Amino acid sequence: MNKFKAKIGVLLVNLGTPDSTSTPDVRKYLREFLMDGRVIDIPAFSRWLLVNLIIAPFRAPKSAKEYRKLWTDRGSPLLFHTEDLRDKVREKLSSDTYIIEMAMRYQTPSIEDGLAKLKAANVGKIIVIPLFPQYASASNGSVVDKVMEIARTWQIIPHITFVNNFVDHPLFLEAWEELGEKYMEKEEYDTFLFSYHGLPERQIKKGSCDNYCQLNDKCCASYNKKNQFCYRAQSFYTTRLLSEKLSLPKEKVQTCFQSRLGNDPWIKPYTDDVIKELADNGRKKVLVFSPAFVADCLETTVEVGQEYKEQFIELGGQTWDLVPSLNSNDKWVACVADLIHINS
Ligand SMILES: C=CC1=C(C)c2cc3[nH]c(cc4nc(cc5[nH]c(cc1n2)c(C)c5CCC(=O)O)C(CCC(=O)O)=C4C)c(C)c3C=C
Ligand SMILES: [Fe+2]
Ligand SMILES: [Fe+2]
Repeated sequence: MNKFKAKIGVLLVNLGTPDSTSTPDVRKYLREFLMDGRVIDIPAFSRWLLVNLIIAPFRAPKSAKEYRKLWTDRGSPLLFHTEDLRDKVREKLSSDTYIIEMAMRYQTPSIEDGLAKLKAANVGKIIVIPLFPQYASASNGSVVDKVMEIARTWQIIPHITFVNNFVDHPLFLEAWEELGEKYMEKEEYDTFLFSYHGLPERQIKKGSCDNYCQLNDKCCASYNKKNQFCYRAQSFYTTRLLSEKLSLPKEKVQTCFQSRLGNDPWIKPYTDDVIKELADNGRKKVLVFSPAFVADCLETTVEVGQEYKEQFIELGGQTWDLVPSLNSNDKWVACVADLIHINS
C-alpha cells in the first residue's frame, strides 16, 4: 500500500473452459485456446489451417462428449473451483487493502473484464497470479502476454507484478501433502505416480538456457540456475519436493507427462507408456497426483481419473486412486494469500 492508500488489485487467472458442453461452445473455446501462438507455436497461417480445418471441426464433438462426463450442476469444475478460491482469498484478506478478481485466459470471465474491474477501482498496483504451479510459455507466459496486450492500451499503466511459478511454496506443498496423506492412511500403494500436463519438446528447447535442457534424465535431475524456467525440470522438482514431504520411497515414485496433442514429440515419459510399464512390472496399487493443476478439470477427473484408470485396470492393475486437486483447500487458499502478501 502506498501513502495514498491506493488499493492493490489481484487477478487470479486459470486456463479457461467452454461456456457449456454444446459442440459449438467447445469449438469456440478450442479455437480461442489453440489459436494462441504460445500454445500452438507454429507460423500463424499454418496454425489457422490446422485449428480451423482439422482440430476445431473434428476434436470439438469428441471433446464436448468428454466435457459432459465432467460437467456438474455448477458447470465446469475448473471455473467454479476458481470462483471458490477467489471468494475464500477475499475472506482472508482485508478489502480495505485488496480487490481480488478471477479470470480465465480463454473464454469467460475474461482477463479484459477482470482488469477493467481493477482499473475502475483505480488500484495503485496489480498482482497477477497465473494459477499454474510450473512455468510454461503456453500457460503462465500466455497470461503475461494477454495482460500486457491489454495494459499497453491504457494511458496509465500501474505497477504490475506477475507470479512466475510457485512449485516450492511451502503451503502449496503442504496442501498436496494433506490431500495425499488421506489416501495413504487407508491404502498401501506400491506406486506413486506424478502425472503433469505435457508440452511439445520444442517449446522446452526454445526456452532453454545455453542448450542446457536435453530432455533426458540428467538435465532435470536438479533444479538450478540454468533450468530455472524449464517446465520439465520444475515438474521433476515438484515430484522430489512432494516425495520428500510424504516420505515416499524413491523406487515407488514415477514422474510422467499426459495430454499430448498432435504428432510432434512431447516431453517424456508419456503417462500411457508408464502405465504399460507399471503393469508389465507387476505394480498393482497406484496413487496418482496431478500437481500441474490446481483445480479439478477435464485433464484430471476424466483423463487421469477415468481413462488412465481403465487402461491400468485392463492391463491387470487393481487400484488406481487419483488425489483430487487443491480446489479451495484451506492450505492452498493460505498459499495464494501468502503469494499476494509477498508480492504486495
Ligand atoms: C498446466 C498447465 C497447462 C499447460 C502447460 C497446457 C498446455 C497445453 N494444452 C494443450 C491442449 C489442450 N489442453 C486442454 C485442456 C486443459 N489444459 C490445461 C492446462 C494446461 N495446458 C487445463 C487446466 C485444461 C482443462 C480445461 C478444462 O476445461 O477442464 C485441452 C482441451 C480439452 C480437450 O479437448 O482435450 C486441449 C486441446 C496444448 C496443445 C498445450 C501446450 C502446447
Ligand atoms: Fe492443456
Ligand atoms: Fe531439462
